Order: sequence, then C-alpha cells, then structure tokens
Amino acid sequence: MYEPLTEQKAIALAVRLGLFGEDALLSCQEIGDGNLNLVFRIVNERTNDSIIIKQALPYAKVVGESWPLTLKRATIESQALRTFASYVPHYVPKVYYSDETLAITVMEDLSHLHIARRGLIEGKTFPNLSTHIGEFIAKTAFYTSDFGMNQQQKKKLVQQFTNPELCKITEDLVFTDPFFDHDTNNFEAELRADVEQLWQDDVLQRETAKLKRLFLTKADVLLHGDLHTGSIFASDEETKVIDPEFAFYGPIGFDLGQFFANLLLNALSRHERDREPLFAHIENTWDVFTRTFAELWRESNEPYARTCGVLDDIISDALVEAIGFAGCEVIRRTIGLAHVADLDELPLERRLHAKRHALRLGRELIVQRNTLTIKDLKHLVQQTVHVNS
Ligand SMILES: Nc1ncnc2c1ncn2[C@@H]1O[C@H](COP(=O)(O)OP(=O)(O)O)[C@@H](O)[C@H]1O
Ligand SMILES: CSC[C@H]1O[C@H](OP(=O)(O)O)[C@H](O)[C@@H]1O
Repeated sequence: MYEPLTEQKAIALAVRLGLFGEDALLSCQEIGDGNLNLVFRIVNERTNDSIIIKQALPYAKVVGESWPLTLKRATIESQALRTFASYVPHYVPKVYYSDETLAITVMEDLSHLHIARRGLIEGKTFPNLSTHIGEFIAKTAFYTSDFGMNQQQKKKLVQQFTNPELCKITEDLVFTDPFFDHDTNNFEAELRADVEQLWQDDVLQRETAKLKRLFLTKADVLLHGDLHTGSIFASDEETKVIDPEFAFYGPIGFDLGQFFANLLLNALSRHERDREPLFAHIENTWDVFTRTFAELWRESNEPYARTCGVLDDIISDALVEAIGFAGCEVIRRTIGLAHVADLDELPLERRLHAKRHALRLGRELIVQRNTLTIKDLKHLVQQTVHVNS
C-alpha cells in the first residue's frame, strides 16, 4: 500500500530494506525543496554513510492536494536514471532501489555537491558544468535516437517513457499559460503592462504555437524533460543530473533550451560585468554537444547517416529548437507559476528591471530563433536591455 513517508517511516523503510548495516545509528531529515516531491536524507551517524529516498506524493507539493498528480512519475524517474546511467553513468546518481507502489527511488546521496542554481546565484562558476552537460545531452540524445539505437527497440522505449501527466504540466506551464491571461500566472503588479503587451503579441503567439506543437509531436530522443539548473548538482570537478520525472521522447533541442534559459536567467540576475561565465557556458555546451554528437554519428547504422547534410540538418534544427524553447522557459520562469530564485531573490527595483529584460529577451529568442547563432545569444541579451533597442 502507498503511504507518504515521514522521517521515522523513512528510517524504518531503510532498515527493512537492509540499506545499512545491523548496528547502524540512523538519523533522517526531509530536505526536499522542489515543487513536487519528498526527499529524505538518511545518515548512519556511526559511519557517515548516507542515502537519499525520494518519494512522489499523489499531488503537486507546491500547490497541494487540489492538484492531483500521478505517482507513476517516480517510476519514470528511476527508469530514466537507469537508462541514462547505461550511457553516462558518471553524470547521474546511482539508483540503489525503487518501488512502484511506494513511489520511491533510493539513490546515491550527492550532498557533497551544490545545486547548480544556488551555486551560480552565489557567484560560483563550475568550470566543467557546460562540458559535462553538453556531453550528457549529446550522448543521451544520440543513443536513444533512431540514429543511435535499434529502431524497433526505440519504439518500445517511446512507449515506456510515455509520460502524459507530466508532459501536460509542461504543455500548460511552459508553452501555454504564460502567453495568455491564465490564473496559474504569477507576477508582480508592476509588470502588468509588460505582460499584457505579451498577451496581445500575435507574432509571439504564432511562433510559440509552433514550438508547442514540436513538443507535443516530435518523438525524437529521450529527454530529461526538466533540465534546469535546479536539477543539476555540481562542483568544480563533478556534475550530476537529478530529477528526470518529466522524461519522455521529445524534440532534441528541448533539454538544451531549458539549460540555456536557466543560464540566461542567472546572467540577467547579475551585473553586466559578471555575465561572461554564463555566456561562455552556453557556447561551450553547444560546442561540446555538436562535437560529441558528430563523433557518435559515425557509429550510426542508419543508411542516411552517411548521406551528406543529414547530420548538419539535425544539428541546425536542434539549435533553432533550443533557442525557441529557451525563450519559452525564460518567459514562464518570469511570469508563470514556477519561478526561479535567481530573479525572485533580487531586491524589487533590480528584480523588475531583470524581469522586464527577461520578457523582451524571451520574446526575441522565440521570434528570431531561425536566424540566430549560438554566439548571437550574448548580443541579444545586450540588445534587449532597453525597450525598442
Ligand atoms: N541524490 C540526491 N542527493 C542529495 N540531495 C538530493 C538528491 N536528490 C535530491 N536532493 C535534494 O532534494 C531537493 C529536491 O530534489 P528534486 O529531485 O529536485 O525534487 P522535486 O522533484 O520535488 O523537484 C534538491 O534540490 C536537493 O537539495
Ligand atoms: C507544479 S510543477 C511546476 C514546475 O516544477 C517542476 O520543477 P521541479 O520539480 O524541478 O521543481 C517543473 O519545472 C514544473 O514545470
């Protein structure tokens, strides 16, 4: 039977599962700070060994029981972590155990690392972050695509990772609600005029509709599905991706776009002189992604992989998608239901300035996505500082 764990029940479960030695002295703390789930950290005080038990609730934690949400997301998360581990084991936490009924994943404790969002807010640069994320995205994308795996096997994976409830959250919160006057939106009263202008922007809505359609229909590669900087643990040396409960088969540019957007949002929260490391991370992510993907491409058994231009087409589509999806993420994190601390923790005047900037930047990313290069993103940030610039 499913029941939500308490700290005491999480310890009892760890004992029952034999996750620690017989003489262990266990303590437990619920440390979840995400929007959806419970996260328990259990430590053996005698040895300092520790594990994480993550448990899905039957509703979205951030809203409460009025927003029921499938427990199946815990199974998607543990299966995605295991699938990613088969391609990039060094970039995901080890999964020790999972249970579909209890909706739990027991995994490696990564508390020695920093959540990248918090670290970036504190001014850390994480020199390997973009190299690691570029490689993570390239390898997971290639090996789960029709170019990197058996195409019949891929269809089974598409079925396994059909994730309608969590995709619906993204369809609503990322691609729809922020572009209309919807009651899930949440923004400062001072931004109302800027937001209303966005709701009346027919060009923006038409382009966003195309991006939403791609998200709804293009079953290209297995995606993490929510690859923001709060889903990444990092240090100067290591990077680990967590929280793939939104995993599904979608367009190749989606994870790249989410990651770019969250780096851009952090850049907007900083003074201009401190933004360079973020732009460097964006450009390096793209370089590593394209180089790694192109190397793997040589392994492909698909006859068209040797046709001149096919790889180039995939890479250029990925960039257009990534830039457009980044624009949607920038806008939704500014005025939608789920914000980012990078902007929300700024004092009011700076926050309003950064958020107005984010709305202009997000719009241009979406509308101009077909003609922008990766290096243009930095200039676009500068060009959208002021209205009509
Ligand atoms: N493997 C882990 N090791 C250490 N801490 C973790 C681990 N997984 C999650 N956490 C902590 O729990 C928080 C919420 O986890 P997350 O998976 O993002 O939950 P949610 O699905 O609710 O967003 C993270 O920000 C981090 O502080
Ligand atoms: C009501 S879910 C809102 C938002 O939360 C998810 O993020 P996380 O679980 O990492 O906190 C996801 O981005 C959803 O769009």
